[in-house]
Amino acid sequence: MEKIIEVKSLAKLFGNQRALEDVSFEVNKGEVFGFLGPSGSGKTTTIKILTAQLSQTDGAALVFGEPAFQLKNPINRKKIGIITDNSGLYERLSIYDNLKLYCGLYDVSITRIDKVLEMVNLKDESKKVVSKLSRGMLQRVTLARAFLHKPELLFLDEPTSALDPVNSRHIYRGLQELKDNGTTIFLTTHDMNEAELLCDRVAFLHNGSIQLIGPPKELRKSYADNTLTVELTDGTTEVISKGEDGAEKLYRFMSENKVVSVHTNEPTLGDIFVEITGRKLS
Ligand SMILES: Nc1ncnc2c1ncn2[C@@H]1O[C@H](COP(=O)(O)OP(=O)(O)OP(=O)(O)O)[C@@H](O)[C@H]1O
Repeated sequence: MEKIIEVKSLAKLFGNQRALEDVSFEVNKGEVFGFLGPSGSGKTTTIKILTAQLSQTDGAALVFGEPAFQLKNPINRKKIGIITDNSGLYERLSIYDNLKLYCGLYDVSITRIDKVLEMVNLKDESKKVVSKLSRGMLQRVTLARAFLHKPELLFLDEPTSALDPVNSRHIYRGLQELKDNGTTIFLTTHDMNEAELLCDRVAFLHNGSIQLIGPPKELRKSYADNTLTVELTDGTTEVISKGEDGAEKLYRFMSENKVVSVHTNEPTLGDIFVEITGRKLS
């Protein structure tokens, strides 16, 4: 499988403060990779190193097989898209004119503008001036800008943090479309449902290194306990083991026609996060 990102023993110090200690992971071509961790755990720092906005103190960060700083080269830079809190938009221009400007920079036909505006649910607002936009609209314009040139690799730092659920879903569809067309996506989010929905694999970052990595479904399975919860017709629930003992109980409930539903007790990604980090998402 082609590796788009390879990070080996990455470390970053800001003065004497350690932001990253020993971070290693790989991202395969075409996957959506979720980079999860508590506030201040180093997610944005990692994105900045991977996009040549910061240099590491130690370790290696390869993008497209080359050291990440090669992305300073404009030809390489065109292969990526970045969404961070720094919007890079021209405040006095309209949404449409901002995108038109970027079409020029990326050598993209302006016919693509309507398509990306549709992907971010802004088709009817294209004449609005950027300085007058709400935070959520601004976030969507930034996404539209990153979608314009169909990048090979897209970095999304909390892409839906300012969006309502309807617009978030719109964006998810847009991301799926990009993924279907071969874009690799590196995503940070505090929204575990979003991570579960979008990501092929997630990594949990804590204390400066990766604590756990894998597909959400597999991680949840591996953290599941050996029990089932049975909901009964009298409104109560019973937690039973998956073994013989539980089977006998379940058989009894079923033969007495008392079972409403049976659930496995798999943790959510949020539960796993709390277990790994010993703290809640913020
Ligand atoms: N330019 C900087 N100078 C000094 N310290 C910094 C700088 N940028 C980040 N840090 C520190 O590095 C650590 C990691 O920050 P980073 O922004 O990467 O975290 P994060 O995981 O993206 O957090 P959040 O989820 O809140 O966005 C923090 O302790 C932060 O204070």
